Amino acid sequence: MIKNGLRLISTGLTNVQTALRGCNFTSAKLPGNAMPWFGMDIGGTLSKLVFFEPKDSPTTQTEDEILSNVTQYLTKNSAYGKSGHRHAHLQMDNVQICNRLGTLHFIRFLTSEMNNFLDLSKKIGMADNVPTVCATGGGAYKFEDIFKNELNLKLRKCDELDSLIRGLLFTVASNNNECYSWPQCTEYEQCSTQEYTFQYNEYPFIVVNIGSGVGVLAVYGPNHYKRISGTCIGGGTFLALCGGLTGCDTFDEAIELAAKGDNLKIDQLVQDIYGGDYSKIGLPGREIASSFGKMNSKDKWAQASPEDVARAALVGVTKNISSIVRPWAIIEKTDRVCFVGNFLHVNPIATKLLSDAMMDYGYKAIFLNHERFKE
Ligand SMILES: Nc1ncnc2c1ncn2[C@@H]1O[C@H](COP(=O)(O)OP(=O)(O)O)[C@@H](O)[C@H]1O
Ligand SMILES: CC(C)(COP(=O)(O)O)[C@@H](O)C(=O)NCCC(=O)O
Repeated sequence: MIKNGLRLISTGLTNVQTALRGCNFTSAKLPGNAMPWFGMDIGGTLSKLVFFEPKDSPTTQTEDEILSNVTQYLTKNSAYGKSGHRHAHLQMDNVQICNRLGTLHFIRFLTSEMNNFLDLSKKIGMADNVPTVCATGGGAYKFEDIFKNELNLKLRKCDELDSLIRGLLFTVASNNNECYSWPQCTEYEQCSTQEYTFQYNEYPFIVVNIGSGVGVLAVYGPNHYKRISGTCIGGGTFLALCGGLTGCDTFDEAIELAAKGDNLKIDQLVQDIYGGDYSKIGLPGREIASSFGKMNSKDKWAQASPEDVARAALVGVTKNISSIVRPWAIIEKTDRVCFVGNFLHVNPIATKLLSDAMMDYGYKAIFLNHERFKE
């Protein structure tokens, strides 16, 4: 999500704001029409909360009072507990939703800390002001009863993949300069990303959502898509492997370690097996033959640095995703693959690897600025 400003999409962004957009609001369908409007994306790892703050004139004094309370509370980072964070730089101003003009605020916290969020929401009497919250992600189902029983808050559930596609199209259409890509260059540290004009209204294209797990979708039109593939080796896998193998505690720490590491000390290359290239089938010697393949003894683990291990975990998860995606670009006859999800947050190593893997086969890897933000 993620340097000059997503699930959130973080990430996230895409799902985050889609919890608002994804419900396909018409004025008539708005939850009580009353402000404020919230949307949640409760994922396997992260919960994303989006809050629409209207900036046009409030219609009633009550709305004005509620809004000022909620805004004061929600725009303070300290309000979300240890894992919570408001992405001030992801904020989208002058957004029009259902004839109201305002600002979208983006907040996230660990889904595993949902109890803290429920406690806080109880404390501020969230349900007194907001009877219904639009919610997407698996947690909209899993936590539905808890929200109802503990907060008296109704979750209006929206499908996460519908929301993802709507949110993606909305974000790209609303923000000029939203998309970027990597140029052809060897190392990510030695080149910079470039703005990319994504013709999002030309179909088909592929969307790869890298969250806890990974979903691959083919998009045929604004309201027409299909989930074509997926893998259980995703962002959650990277986070868990890094935590277990290096002792790091957060995603940002894992990424920092990986940035200093060298996966070639951990992975087994084709040349480690062949002594050079495997020319007959066109496999270069520098290609990874086996992720973590060098780590086949206790001694080797004892000597491995956390940085190298973190880098190998990041490279292994990312390369596996690109291997799954590539055949689908051929099947769906498109050369454009848009990668989203919070795994890409502060993660130039992964975006560059994905881009190289797509470029090798003549495909374009497209990313969203909202998905790479670093404050
Ligand atoms: N602050 C963070 N805390 C935990 N995971 C993070 C964080 N930032 C990025 N991530 C990565 O993003 C993944 C979750 O991505 P996301 O798109 O939010 O999926 P989900 O909806 O399944 O939670 C995590 O598994 C992790 O790899
Ligand atoms: C189950 C999910 C849709 C949940 O979405 P997430 O919270 O990971 O964003 C996703 O993790 C997924 O598609 N997993 C891969 C399952 C598979 O195809 O193997």
